Amino acid sequence: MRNGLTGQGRSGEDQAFVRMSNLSKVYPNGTVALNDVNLDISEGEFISFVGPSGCGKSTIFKLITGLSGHTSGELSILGLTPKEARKANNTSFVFQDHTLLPWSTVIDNVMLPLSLRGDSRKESRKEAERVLEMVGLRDYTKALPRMLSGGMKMRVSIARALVSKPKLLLMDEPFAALDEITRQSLQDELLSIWQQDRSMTVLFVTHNVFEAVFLSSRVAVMTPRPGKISNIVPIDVPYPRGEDYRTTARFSELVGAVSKSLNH
Ligand SMILES: Nc1ncnc2c1ncn2[C@@H]1O[C@H](COP(=O)(O)OP(=O)(O)OP(=O)(O)O)[C@@H](O)[C@H]1O
Repeated sequence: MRNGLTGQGRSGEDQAFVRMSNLSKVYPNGTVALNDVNLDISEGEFISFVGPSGCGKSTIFKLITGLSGHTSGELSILGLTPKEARKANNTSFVFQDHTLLPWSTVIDNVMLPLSLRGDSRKESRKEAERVLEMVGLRDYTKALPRMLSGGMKMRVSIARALVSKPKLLLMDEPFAALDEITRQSLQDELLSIWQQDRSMTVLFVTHNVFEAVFLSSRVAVMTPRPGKISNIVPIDVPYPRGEDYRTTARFSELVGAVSKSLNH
């Protein structure tokens, strides 16, 4: 894997899963949100983006999903443009706001992506039950969102993102609104789900350095606006990682290294 920072030495043959080369974004009002971002992400990586508010973390996601176009540079997802990748339909999202349909049951919410693409109800239901089991909500299929706690709603949201078996999962501060205990248990669950089948590539935005170091194989540290990647910290602790990892000396060292990078 290339170090992913410089973007130099591109041969075109070593295909990254996500490739950003000199990627820049200027919004129509003149705000320079990203300036020359260079990063290669390999298939099956779990990479977090940390940085000060407004440094362009969410903008990277908007560009990857094709919701917004980049101004210059290159962005490809397995060799496809963001718009082509969107049509290929193998990307899912989880946001801080769970965005569940309030009038639909848990199972209907989770089945939604499959129903929208025309899968049979029977097959969709089976898949939805499978992912609800993974997030520990198999017994809540008939509940309405308002009956659930914040953590449970987030679990439903994660289940809905996983139901279509995405190759790429984009998570934008998914646990930011949760209390610390719920947040840590969701981090444990997310990691345990991802560790079962490491083929899914996860891009995760967070303000929380502990969360980034716990989950990720690399942490991309961004500068204040206009956003650039100032450092990539490899998290050289093998998976599977369990909750004990949080109490190790290596975990503290890595949190220190990322925090130091953020303050430079
Ligand atoms: N549609 C838009 N038009 C103009 N400026 C925008 C637009 N969207 C975002 N910005 C600006 O671009 C910069 C980067 O925004 P972005 O939301 O990507 O940052 P962020 O790092 O995700 O922030 P936060 O951590 O606060 O969520 C900010 O200064 C923001 O105000």
